[in-house]
Amino acid sequence: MLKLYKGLKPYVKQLIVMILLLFVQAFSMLLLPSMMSMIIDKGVVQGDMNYIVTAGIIMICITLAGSASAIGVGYFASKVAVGFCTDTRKRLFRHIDRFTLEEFDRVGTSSLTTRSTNDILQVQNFTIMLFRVIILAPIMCIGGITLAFQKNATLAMVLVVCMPVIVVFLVLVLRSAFPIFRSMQSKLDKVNLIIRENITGVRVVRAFTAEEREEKRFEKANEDMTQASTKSQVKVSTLMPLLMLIINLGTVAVVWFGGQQISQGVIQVGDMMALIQYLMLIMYALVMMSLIFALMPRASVCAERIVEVLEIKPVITDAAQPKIPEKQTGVVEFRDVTLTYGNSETPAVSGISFTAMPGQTTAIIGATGSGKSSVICMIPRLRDPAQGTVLVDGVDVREYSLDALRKRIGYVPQKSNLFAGTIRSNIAFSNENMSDGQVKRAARIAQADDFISKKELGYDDPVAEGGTNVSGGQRQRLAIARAMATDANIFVFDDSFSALDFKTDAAVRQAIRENTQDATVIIVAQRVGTIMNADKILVMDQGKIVGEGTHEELLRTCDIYAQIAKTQLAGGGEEK
Ligand SMILES: Nc1ncnc2c1ncn2[C@@H]1O[C@H](COP(=O)(O)OP(=O)(O)OP(=O)(O)O)[C@@H](O)[C@H]1O
Repeated sequence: MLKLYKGLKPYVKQLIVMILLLFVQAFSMLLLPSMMSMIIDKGVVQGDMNYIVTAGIIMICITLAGSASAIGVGYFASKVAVGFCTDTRKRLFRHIDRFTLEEFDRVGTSSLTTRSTNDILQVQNFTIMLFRVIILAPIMCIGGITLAFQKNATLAMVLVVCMPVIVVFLVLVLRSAFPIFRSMQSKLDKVNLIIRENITGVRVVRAFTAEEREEKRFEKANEDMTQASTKSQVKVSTLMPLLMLIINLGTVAVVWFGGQQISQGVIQVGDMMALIQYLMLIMYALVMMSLIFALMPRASVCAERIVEVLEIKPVITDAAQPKIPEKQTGVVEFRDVTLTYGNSETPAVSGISFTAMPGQTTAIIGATGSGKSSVICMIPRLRDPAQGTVLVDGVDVREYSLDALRKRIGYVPQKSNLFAGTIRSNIAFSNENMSDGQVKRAARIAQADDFISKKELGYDDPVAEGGTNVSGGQRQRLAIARAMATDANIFVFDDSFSALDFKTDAAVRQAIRENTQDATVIIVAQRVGTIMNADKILVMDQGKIVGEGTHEELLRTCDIYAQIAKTQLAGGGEEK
């Protein structure tokens, strides 16, 4: 929690004003019982009306000052806590934005969402409470006890006995609640995961009539979270009755001993009433502190989870001294590259060596899971190789600045993610100020211009979250257009033509070639028809390159390729 609170630095001035106001509030609360005791003992008992009026006016002024300070404290506490949490959310978002796929794999997307939203909100609510109590409660406790001792040491001993009892109860209850709060946050992650999976995968759930099973899965996760939540609340709710019991016993003790001392003439009625009020003030302070302690375990678990994410160092970072190659022609070279996922013992791909030249199309084909995507994701450094080197224009990709490297690569991922907005905003994703001409040119290359023109609002037609309001093929074409609209000279297509019919597939590839004559084009595909005209084809099997050459060469030299081609082109080569 303290680590996270370092982010409060920009708010020091507001915090100082808030602390000053807290002092005013605390002193006004402490002064009132003494004033009241004096009104009773000097004004009421001695029948001095002038004293009662004067002291009454002073009491009203103190009350007004106290109330105004309390409002000010509330204002600054909320302003600082909300501002600080907004900053933390921004920091977290920016940090997560730099994560590589490895960090996403490690924390999980649902957990990252919960941490950026719910967890920050928990910290915010706790911080507001903390600001209001952190200074006020100790001043009220210490001041209350000091003033009580000044009035009457014997009666003040009641407070000294009550306080440690309360502290012991607080520690016991909260220590047992802490682990439950921790498990509650991970249970919330689970609930969010199921909600996310079901919303994004609604079509699969419906198609497989899996609603009932998914409902059960959700109910179980929800029930787990409810149980943990109830358990923690039951623990925390035992605090209040215990505190009230101690307060009431304390009041009875003050009245009991106070009554005896009044009858012996040791103290006056006003003093005893002031002592009862100090007791109440101290207990009020302790109740507020117990609320803080009740909220603290969950908030500190949330803070820990946020700091945990903030402290993750992305495995892929900018080069300390980025290099810029002399000639930026777009030569992509793999030298004996191995990629291993996470802690896996066996590499996903190994011994990968090839060169993709500018002005040429290099294709990668192979069975599912053979490692095609794993190879190409190392070009824009979505992952880094465990061994070997990937070079662009003779420079190791790890020696580039990430920005400079990625700006040179037009990448179309296997899953064509679109963003909520318009068709135009999705195509112009790399540059908000892209000209209309550039957007349309890219759409034409991707053979998307036709279907976009038929839309009611053309390029301004809305795209729903995830691109769910366009067809799979249209989504793929928009993703291709997004890459073609960049100033890249290396284009990487990861199975990006799979949802297109043969005719459109061929038209897109032809347009790409015509419009990117000097660029390096790398195409991953499952269909032989998509890649058979490529200048070079790499055949992958079980993480290794098992064949390299043109279509004709591979038909002769690579059994696996010949097999794939035979099966797919059996219909007479209509795919061309
Ligand atoms: N994030 C990941 N974590 C762990 N293993 C992974 C991950 N992604 C892929 N793999 C594994 O790496 C291997 C190669 O996968 P890859 O996605 O590169 O294959 P592919 O040839 O592109 O398959 P497809 O044609 O089905 O997309 C597979 O065994 C796969 O299970």
